[in-house]
Amino acid sequence: MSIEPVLEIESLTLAAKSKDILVNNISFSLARGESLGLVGESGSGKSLTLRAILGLLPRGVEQTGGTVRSTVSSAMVFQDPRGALDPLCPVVKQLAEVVYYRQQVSLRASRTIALELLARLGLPDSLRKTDRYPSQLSGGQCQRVVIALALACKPGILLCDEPTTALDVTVQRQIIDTITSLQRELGFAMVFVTHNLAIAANLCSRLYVMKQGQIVEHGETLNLLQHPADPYTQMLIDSVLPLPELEGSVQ
Ligand SMILES: Nc1ncnc2c1ncn2[C@@H]1O[C@H](COP(=O)(O)OP(=O)(O)OP(=O)(O)O)[C@@H](O)[C@H]1O
Repeated sequence: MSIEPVLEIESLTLAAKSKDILVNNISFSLARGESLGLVGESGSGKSLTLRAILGLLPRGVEQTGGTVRSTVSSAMVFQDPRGALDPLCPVVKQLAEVVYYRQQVSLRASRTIALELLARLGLPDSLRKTDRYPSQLSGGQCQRVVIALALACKPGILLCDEPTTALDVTVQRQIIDTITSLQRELGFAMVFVTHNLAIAANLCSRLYVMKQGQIVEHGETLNLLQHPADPYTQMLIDSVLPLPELEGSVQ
């Protein structure tokens, strides 16, 4: 992997209009093609960090310090796939529109590219041939469409905000495998936000642990999980429920 950074965040601070600090002085960089995980409890500032990278902070939050520098474009896969889709527009049309505007191709070509993208994401022919609305798709299928929407922007960085949290474990696994193979094929870098340390360990070469808006620890994934230095990281690891001993448990 090249060490050329595509993203550099330095001393980023985000605050609410009430002046409460929500993300406090965080720094990290991301190399081309690299996957970096942001883990930590709910409300620790992971999603806001992604939104700052995207340049799309929610109303009521502003950047009060630091810099976000990127040499490539970013696209985001949101946590709630249904909420990220327009319920009144067929999915193929939604995707074709993004292709049309972002790739600057003809209307006809945009539909062809949209259909190819959906095929690449493993969506069945029936869905691609008949224009279906988001309500006619399963949660996993909606998430695949949302990933296709992000990839239609040809991003250098894919920002993933817990993209599998709302899905059952088998679909979670399929989506993670799809993202991994697309990353290998297309070479985008990734910032992956998750509560799930197993997913982070499988996907990311480095982890940043966030607590109350700050980075408490970071490091190479396996090393950090095997030798956590901060008690908070240890607590996150301890809170993963182990599978009970299965061998010999059947009476
Ligand atoms: N628009 C907003 N206005 C004010 N405060 C906000 C706004 N959006 C988020 N916050 C606050 O910022 C903090 C960080 O939120 P953020 O969504 O980044 O957390 P998170 O780590 O992604 O949590 P989760 O894992 O539950 O999604 C929280 O305390 C949240 O209440």
